[in-house]
Amino acid sequence: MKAPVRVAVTGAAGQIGYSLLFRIASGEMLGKDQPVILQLLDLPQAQNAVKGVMMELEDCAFPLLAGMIASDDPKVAFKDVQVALLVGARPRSKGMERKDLLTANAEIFTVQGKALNEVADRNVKVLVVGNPANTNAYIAMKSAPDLDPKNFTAMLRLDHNRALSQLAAKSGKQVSDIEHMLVWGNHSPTMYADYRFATVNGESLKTLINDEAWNRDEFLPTVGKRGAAIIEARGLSSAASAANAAIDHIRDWVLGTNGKWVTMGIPSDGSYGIPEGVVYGYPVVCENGKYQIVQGLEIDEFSRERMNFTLAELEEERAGVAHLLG
Ligand SMILES: NC(=O)c1ccc[n+]([C@@H]2O[C@H](COP(=O)([O-])OP(=O)(O)OC[C@H]3O[C@@H](n4cnc5c(N)ncnc54)[C@H](O)[C@@H]3O)[C@@H](O)[C@H]2O)c1
Ligand SMILES: O=C(O)C[C@H](O)C(=O)O
Repeated sequence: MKAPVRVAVTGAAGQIGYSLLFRIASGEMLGKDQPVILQLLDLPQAQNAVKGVMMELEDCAFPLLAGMIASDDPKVAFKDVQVALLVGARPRSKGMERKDLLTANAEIFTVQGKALNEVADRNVKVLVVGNPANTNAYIAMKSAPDLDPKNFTAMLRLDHNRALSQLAAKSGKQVSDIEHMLVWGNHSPTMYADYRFATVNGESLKTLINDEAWNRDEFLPTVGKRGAAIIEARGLSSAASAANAAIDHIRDWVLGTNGKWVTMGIPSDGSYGIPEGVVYGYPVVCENGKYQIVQGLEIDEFSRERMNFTLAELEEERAGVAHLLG
């Protein structure tokens, strides 16, 4: 039997939490032979709801669930964790400006970054789901100077998966047959889903689709605005698909992608002309618990424009929280 892995989940009483925790406990994230200990963080007023979720987790009698704790203190919830899923965040409410949301969440992610810095396992893998995910990941990373910045990532996998499904539908192919698709930039409508390199059974997907107008006028807006479309339809933001993407992200990071490209929001190392440190969606492959950016892709004029557009938004968000980071 392997030693249990400690997994922190913040916002554990929320709707993504409810779709996420049961799948982690059943082994879908870290493997069917990997016991886990869940360390749940939520606000004081949500502790009762967290207790209810823990009762349901108990009632599943998951063989891999080796323990659970709940707390409203990040230093308790993050103690020795090897994986941290930062889901809890302040959503935008009526009358709030985007700037107010950035500032409110900047405070949360500063506190949580500092707590990770103090008490988490030194190799903790952090995935930020709470919006604005890229900038929140950047804030947490900057607040944790003793941890490897590479271990702070943001979730672009939902955009990646959304793009795959749209491409499969358009081309009449299976999602599982599509390789080498990627999403650049911010988890926001400015992201750039790029299928110029994608293949289906070795054939170029772009050639197969052969419809530039569809790419520009339908595909990119559909993927970019999918979150809003789901809110419009459900009255609530995406939850099960977001949890699924979080599982995909961590599973691939920990267990590897076997050479397959996936998209992760990661601190730039300067690749593709993106300034160092900006948390940006990149194509990566994962092996032995590490990710590597896919290098050498040609960037044409349209792509450069889109990559710069999403970068400009990230730079603006970064400037908006700079005063909080000292
Ligand atoms: N990156 C993505 O692809 C993606 C996709 C979907 C949703 N999201 C974002 O994920 C976040 C959570 O979504 P949800 O639907 O689960 O929201 P929700 O409102 O249902 O749940 C959020 C939970 O977080 C808790 N919380 C708030 N502040 C906290 C803090 N400081 N510490 C710990 N917990 C805290 C709340 O009490 C609540 O239980 C939102 O920011 C949402 O916009 C991101
Ligand atoms: O769009 C949102 O606000 C929720 C989430 O980020 C999503 O992409 O579904």
